[in-house]
Amino acid sequence: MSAMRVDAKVVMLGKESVGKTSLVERYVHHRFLVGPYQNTIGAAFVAKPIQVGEKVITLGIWDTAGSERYEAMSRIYYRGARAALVCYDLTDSSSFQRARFWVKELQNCEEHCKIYLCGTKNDLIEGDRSLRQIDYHDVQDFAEEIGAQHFETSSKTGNNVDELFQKVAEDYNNTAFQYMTGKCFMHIRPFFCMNPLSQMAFRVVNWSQCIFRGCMNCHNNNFD
Ligand SMILES: Nc1nc2c(ncn2[C@@H]2O[C@H](COP(=O)(O)OP(=O)(O)OP(=O)(O)O)[C@@H](O)[C@H]2O)c(=O)[nH]1
Ligand SMILES: [Mg+2]
Repeated sequence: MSAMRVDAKVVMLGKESVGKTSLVERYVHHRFLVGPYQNTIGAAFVAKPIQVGEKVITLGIWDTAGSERYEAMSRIYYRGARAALVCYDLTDSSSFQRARFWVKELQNCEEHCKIYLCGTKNDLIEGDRSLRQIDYHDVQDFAEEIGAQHFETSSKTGNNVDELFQKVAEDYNNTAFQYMTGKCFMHIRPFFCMNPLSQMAFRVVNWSQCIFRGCMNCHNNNFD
């Protein structure tokens, strides 16, 4: 049996029990597991091919353990990731604090990792709006500030789950030729060189080699 080629590494991050494993289960196996909650130990991996236009992109999804005990390990899993799904539970405000922690971590690391903020368990607030602890617009503002995408999902009903992963694959497909070179000082985020002449990834060490350059977030040239 040959190993599946993975195009884009995706990492799931967030406080324990926010629903990271459930999101992956829903997306990959189209099911929601009922029964006692089983926390992830270390991390789990699954590869999932996804159709983007005429192409098939295989996402390699690392589902990390949310417990702070495993924090150092989670850092290993986001290395080289193209997308980080930073999850928080819409009914638990402390989980959003933890999401902010992961965003800071990702901003400070040297990876080209696009951030997706994911508010989970929205079926619970559909049932009882008083359970909502995280305001949609506050997160939307935060997402815009950091150049992230923002989704609210339910792994129980499947609401917005396919849309989230589809967006991850599409964004990957659209940025496949963008390479890390430095940081935009406006966004403290890596910015990228697009070299349309080459399909081979290479790191641009000299700005003069760079044909198009700019910040992924604001599309300006705020070079550091
Ligand atoms: N109602 C509802 N419950 C959910 C949803 N997603 C997860 N849960 C429940 O939340 C609990 C935790 O879910 P997990 O997916 O195991 O959480 P996790 O983030 O992987 O947790 P760790 O592995 O410990 O980091 C389980 O009891 C799930 O059934 C959802 O969308 N709606
Ligand atoms: Mg888990």
